[in-house]
Amino acid sequence: MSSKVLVEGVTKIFYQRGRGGVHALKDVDLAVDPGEFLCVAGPSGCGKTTLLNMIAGLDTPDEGRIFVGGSRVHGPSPERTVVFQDGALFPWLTCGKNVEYGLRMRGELSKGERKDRAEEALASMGLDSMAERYPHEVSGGQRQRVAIARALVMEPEVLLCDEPFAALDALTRKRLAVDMARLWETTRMTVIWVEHNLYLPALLADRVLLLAADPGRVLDEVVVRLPRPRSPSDLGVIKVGDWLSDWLEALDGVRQGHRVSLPAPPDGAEVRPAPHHGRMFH
Ligand SMILES: Nc1ncnc2c1ncn2[C@@H]1O[C@H](COP(=O)(O)OP(=O)(O)OP(=O)(O)O)[C@@H](O)[C@H]1O
Repeated sequence: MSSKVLVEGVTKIFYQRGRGGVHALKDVDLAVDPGEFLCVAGPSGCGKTTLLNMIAGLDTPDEGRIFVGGSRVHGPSPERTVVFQDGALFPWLTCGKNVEYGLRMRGELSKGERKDRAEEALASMGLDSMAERYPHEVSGGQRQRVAIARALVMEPEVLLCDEPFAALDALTRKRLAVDMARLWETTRMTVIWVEHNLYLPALLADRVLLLAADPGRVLDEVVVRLPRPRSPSDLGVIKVGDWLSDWLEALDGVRQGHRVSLPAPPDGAEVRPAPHHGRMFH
């Protein structure tokens, strides 16, 4: 449940009528260690979802290669499950059957074993009594918990998350993030998590990759060295979250061609320039 992810020289161009080619990503290199929690952040349109989709195998690079657990990614696999913003649950299946679905497709377990595994995964997300309910019978936050349980039950090599809490209210988002942090601390799975809200990486991540747009590329990375377990009320988490948010605003300046300067990182965060592209800050 924790494999290395390698992205080597990946470029993706989308051709749009009347606009020519858009470099969603240009020459992106990335290595994620087994058991690392990586957040990918950056302004709108910098290629975060494109990168995640290509690691998931839902899209293919025009150039470059991607490996997960030493195997080249050629298409989707249950070893690389994605949790989307809207959960994408099947509305005609109960929450329990939604969680069981991937196991059923895999066809390795008996009906009873599948049910037990699904109940375990739901319990790990605090949903012990929800198995018989349909998605429309639970709250938005509970639906996202089911979506995460559905991904976890597959014991993927890497868990891929595309802003899974973005549609939730602030309080629910915070609760889910705290539970996710606890869960990750016990499982230490490899996670790649695309995020806009930069307080979540301060709470969750070992490292934050900062992308810029036009062309989508890695600008810098930030190693988050805050001790665990972390809490949203920790001063260190708040300071790193504030500083990352300032950074994201500054990246919009980069996109518009301005040079920007940033305050030095607070304790608990360390900036590492991206190896190939140089920094645009000074
Ligand atoms: N299927 C597509 N066809 C054409 N252009 C696309 C397609 N998907 C993405 N793009 C373009 O590629 C660029 C990167 O898009 P992507 O969705 O990966 O960015 P993002 O960082 O995830 O943005 P956001 O934060 O707004 O979700 C954007 O300019 C987008 O318009």
